[in-house]
Order: sequence, then structure tokens, then C-alpha cells
Amino acid sequence: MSQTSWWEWSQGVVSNLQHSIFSLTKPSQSNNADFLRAYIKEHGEETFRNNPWALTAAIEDFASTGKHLMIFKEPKLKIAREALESLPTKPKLIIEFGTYVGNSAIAWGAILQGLHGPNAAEKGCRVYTFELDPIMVRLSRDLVQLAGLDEIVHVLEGPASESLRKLYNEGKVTAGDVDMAFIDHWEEYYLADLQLCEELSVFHKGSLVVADNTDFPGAPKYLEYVRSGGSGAVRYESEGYTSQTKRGPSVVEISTVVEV
Ligand SMILES: C[S@@+](CC[C@H](N)C(=O)[O-])C[C@H]1O[C@@H](n2cnc3c(N)ncnc32)[C@H](O)[C@@H]1O
Repeated sequence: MSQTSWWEWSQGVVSNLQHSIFSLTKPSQSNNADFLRAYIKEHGEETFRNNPWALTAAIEDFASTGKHLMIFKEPKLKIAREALESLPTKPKLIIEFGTYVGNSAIAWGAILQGLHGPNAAEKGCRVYTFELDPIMVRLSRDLVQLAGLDEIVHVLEGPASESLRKLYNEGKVTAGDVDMAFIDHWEEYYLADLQLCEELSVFHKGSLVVADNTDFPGAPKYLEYVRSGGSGAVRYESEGYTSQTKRGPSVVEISTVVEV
């Protein structure tokens, strides 16, 4: 084995080990769903009605009470929000890979509402978010409704790639439409699902692709791809933004489409 292939092999072993450890420590999604529902009820469900930022703050509080939730927390959300709000044209369409409890989807919906006002839905603002787990689909739909965002945020059940193709075939997402893709499902799908976006030509020049957990559990192939600028007609400029979390420094990768 040459020195390079030995290095690649050992990196693969490390990455597989990290994935195995992470899988073993993945929280039970259904238990956490029940606990979160109870927490929202106990804290006065009505205070969160049509109040998305109060709801996301409560979900973060819940996550800090010892019940681990794999949500996209502040300060990462702040980094993505600033990038989204500083786009030259106000964003209208966001697709999200990995809904879970709906925390980030609610945040994206609230940001679109903040940018476009209370009639954001009538102006065509949409967040399409994709989730495999039916328990999480039910919980996130309920929370989206509580936040008053159900006309903007749509939770689609099933593998993300199938849901995106379906939206495309139905004409709900068309070529050049997507202002931001947020990639936050299982890391092994990151690159394939980004390439599906490319195949369907959903990006325009200036679209953002925000990806979480590219450092840990890690999405090395995805990272290599966006950092090298892509391999096809869609070209990216990409940068990792590090923030401090309870578990230590963590990176969110923001890639801007510079050519389509
Ligand atoms: C890290 S969580 C998403 C967190 C969410 N974005 C937030 O910040 O609130 C990842 C979710 O992606 C879902 N998931 C994983 N692979 C998927 C796939 N291929 N298609 C759809 N959902 C997937 C998992 O079931 C899990 O609920």
C-alpha cells in the first residue's frame, strides 16, 4: 500500500468509527418527540401560537435541559440568517434536507416572513422540508402550525431525493428557483442530494447552500466537492464558519453558487 492510499484508508477507518459512535449515541427520536410535546404544553402552548421565534427559543431551551436534540442552534442559525438576509434579492424559496422537530424550518419560515411581511405566503414564499421519520413529520407539522407558518413551511415525508423530484415534477420547484438549500440530514446523502439539485438545475447565481455537521460526524466528500468549486456547470465558492457550541467548536459550511 502506498503512503497516500494508506492515509486514505486510515482516514476512511476513522470516519467509519466516528459514524458508528455517532449512530450509537443518536437519540431516540420518538422519545424526544413525546418529551418535547409535553414540554411545549407545560410551558403554555398558547404563548407560542403565531410566535415562531418564541417557539424556536423554547425548543432550544428544551434541548439544553439534558434532552439532546440534534437541532441547528444559535449561534449557527445566526450565521446562516445573516447570509440569507444579506442576499441582494430577498429570498423566497428554501429547501431543507432533514426536518427533525422542525426547529430550523420554523426559523427559515420566520425569516421569510420577516423579510416579506405577513403576506409572505401570498407573495410565494415557501420552505419545503424533507423528513424520513413519520413521527418527526407529525411533530414538525404540529409545531409549524402552532408557529402560524403552515402556509409557508411544508413538511414532505419520505427520502429527501424523492420529495425534491416530486416537487420538481409538480412544478412547485422549478429551474433557477431555489434561493437556499439547507443540508442537515444524514451526511452520507449530502453530496448525492446536492448533485440532484444540480441535475434539476434548481439553483441560480447567488443561491446559498448551507450544510451542517460537515466537520463532525463529517461529510468529507461533500466538503471536498464544494471547496474545489464543484465538478459540473454549477460552480461554488465555499467557506466554513466555526462557532462555539456546548460540545466545542463546530462548523457550518456556506457555499455560494457563483456560476450556473
Ligand atoms: C440533524 S436532524 C435535522 C435537524 C433540523 N434541520 C433542525 O435543525 O431542526 C436530521 C434529520 O434528517 C432526517 N433524515 C436523514 N436522512 C434523510 C433522508 N435521506 N431524507 C429525509 N430525511 C432524512 C432524520 O430522520 C433526522 O430527523
